[in-house]
Amino acid sequence: MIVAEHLRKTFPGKGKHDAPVVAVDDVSFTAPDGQITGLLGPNGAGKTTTMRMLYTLMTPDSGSVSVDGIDTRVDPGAVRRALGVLPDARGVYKRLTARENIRYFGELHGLSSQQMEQRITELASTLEMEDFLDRRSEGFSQGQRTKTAIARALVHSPRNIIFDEPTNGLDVMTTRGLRGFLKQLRDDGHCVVFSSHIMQEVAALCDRIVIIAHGRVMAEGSPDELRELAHESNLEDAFVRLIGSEEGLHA
Ligand SMILES: Nc1ncnc2c1ncn2[C@@H]1O[C@H](COP(=O)(O)OP(=O)(O)OP(=O)(O)O)[C@@H](O)[C@H]1O
Repeated sequence: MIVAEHLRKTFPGKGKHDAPVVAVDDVSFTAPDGQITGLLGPNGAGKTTTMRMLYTLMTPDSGSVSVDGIDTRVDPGAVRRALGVLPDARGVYKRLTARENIRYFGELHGLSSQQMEQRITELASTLEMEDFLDRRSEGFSQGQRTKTAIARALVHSPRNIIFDEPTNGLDVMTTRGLRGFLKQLRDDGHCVVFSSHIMQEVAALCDRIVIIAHGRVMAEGSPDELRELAHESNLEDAFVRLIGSEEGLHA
């Protein structure tokens, strides 16, 4: 389970007279185990910055994050071990094959060769990676890179999963496969958090939705709760009403 409490993050203005950018402003939410939690918001809403604080890449100016009850400030190493992360920059090593990319992360997590090969076989089959698993990743398509980065993130079977815009740039079939995969992880009891600016995506997948705009949580709840909150029977209309605009929320 991941709990974010009152997160705030500002960045200094780049120019001499530029005001600081408030990227995340008092963001709180809980992502329970066995559920898919979606962070939905338009470009620049603060989703990536929030996620970076969840997975310890950035330190909040204030507020806190805990993963399975461990505070990121107290034991960031334990938090990282409990997390599988697909960052916004996928960061796949070009000189390595997909298999070597996954193996490298497995080694960093201290898996034995036998555990690792078994896990790579499982992940490659689930994510349909067999035909490019042993190719050098230089020249991979966006989908192949994303799949490699996902497999790498999950090699140590983490309980909590954070995916930043996982379906960005993926074709329809790959997106369908990935949705099925996220549901399977949820059904196996994992805590799954992902971000998206696409309403339909979040509506199709999420048990809980956190709507973020201008660095703030505008609403949080199950799809039914959000419909009720906005007094709308259609989830898309509810999103638009809760966010105050439909700008930037479509594919
Ligand atoms: N390192 C940084 N330095 C300065 N400003 C930043 C930095 N990172 C993010 N920001 C600013 O913080 C705000 C939130 O950005 P963030 O990337 O978190 O949004 P997002 O919701 O993930 O957007 P997108 O959907 O476009 O990826 C934006 O105004 C962005 O320009």
